Amino acid sequence: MRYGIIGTGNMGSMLANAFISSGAVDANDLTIYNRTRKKAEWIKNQFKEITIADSVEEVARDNEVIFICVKPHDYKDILSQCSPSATQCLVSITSPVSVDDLERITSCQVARVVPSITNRAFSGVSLFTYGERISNFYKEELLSIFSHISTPIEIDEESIRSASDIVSCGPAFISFLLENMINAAQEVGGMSKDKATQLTEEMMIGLGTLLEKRTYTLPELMEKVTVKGGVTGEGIKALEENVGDLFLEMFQATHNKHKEDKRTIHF
Ligand SMILES: NC(=O)C1=CN([C@@H]2O[C@H](COP(=O)(O)OP(=O)(O)OC[C@H]3O[C@@H](n4cnc5c(N)ncnc54)[C@H](O)[C@@H]3O)[C@@H](O)[C@H]2O)C=CC1
Ligand SMILES: O=C(O)[C@@H]1CCC=N1
Repeated sequence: MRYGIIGTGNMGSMLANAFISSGAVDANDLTIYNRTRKKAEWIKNQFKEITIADSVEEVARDNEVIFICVKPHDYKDILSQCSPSATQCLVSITSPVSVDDLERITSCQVARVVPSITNRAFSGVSLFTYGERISNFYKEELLSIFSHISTPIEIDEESIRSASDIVSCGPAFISFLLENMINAAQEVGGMSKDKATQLTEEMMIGLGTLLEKRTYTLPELMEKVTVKGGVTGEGIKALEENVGDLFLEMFQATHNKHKEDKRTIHF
């Protein structure tokens, strides 16, 4: 099976790197293309057997599975430069470009697989939505390669925004909150930023490992840590008083942006 990646920015390069280093895809079977060729060359410097294509058309001509890894508004431009056949499979990695959109404007088989930066560490989730025309052969193929780098989970169109907020945007949201915690530790506790960062990163690795081992659920974790009459309870009270509509507003903001993107992407 030959795979093509169009767009080797953050996600395209992450997928190329993770697929090859996890053993999911042989570098000889991967073709990449980026508008700025240098970005593709950085990847080829690490994996010499990769092919760099000279055009979108070339990627679409020579590969069976084609991932489009550009920003949502650039999908139209890519699709105007190629027309994969019914025996090929096109994959959107962005939530605003749905399988219905792709099926309407192409004659190939389609899927949407929204990855996460966590897949770089062969962990986290990839969100799968299949088009009507996709064969079991391609379903299994996509599941197989993404199982090497993630936990694939099927998701319907209605839930894609919230699911992607958790799985794909989540690492940025949580990092933002942790940065705030680190800054506050400096301000209130007089700790150096480096030390607070080190402690926070180690705590997160520990928390992730506990969750990975399914030792405790999130509510159980809270209960175990919160000693009756202790400090955690006081901290949680302060959080409860201040969290307000923080996450409602966050989800609202991403849903609004999603609707706006869908309204303004004209295929
Ligand atoms: N960054 C993330 O964590 C995630 C991103 N996504 C989706 O992945 C897509 C890409 O995101 P990023 O990689 O973060 O963006 P990026 O801006 O880092 O990468 C986009 C790449 O596409 C290239 N490009 C643009 N137009 C092109 C064209 N006509 N031909 C060839 N290459 C072209 C750019 O040079 C750039 O390297 C977006 O649609 C985003 O919604 C999905 C899940 C997670
Ligand atoms: O910020 C974005 O638009 C992309 C989509 C999912 C994660 N990052």
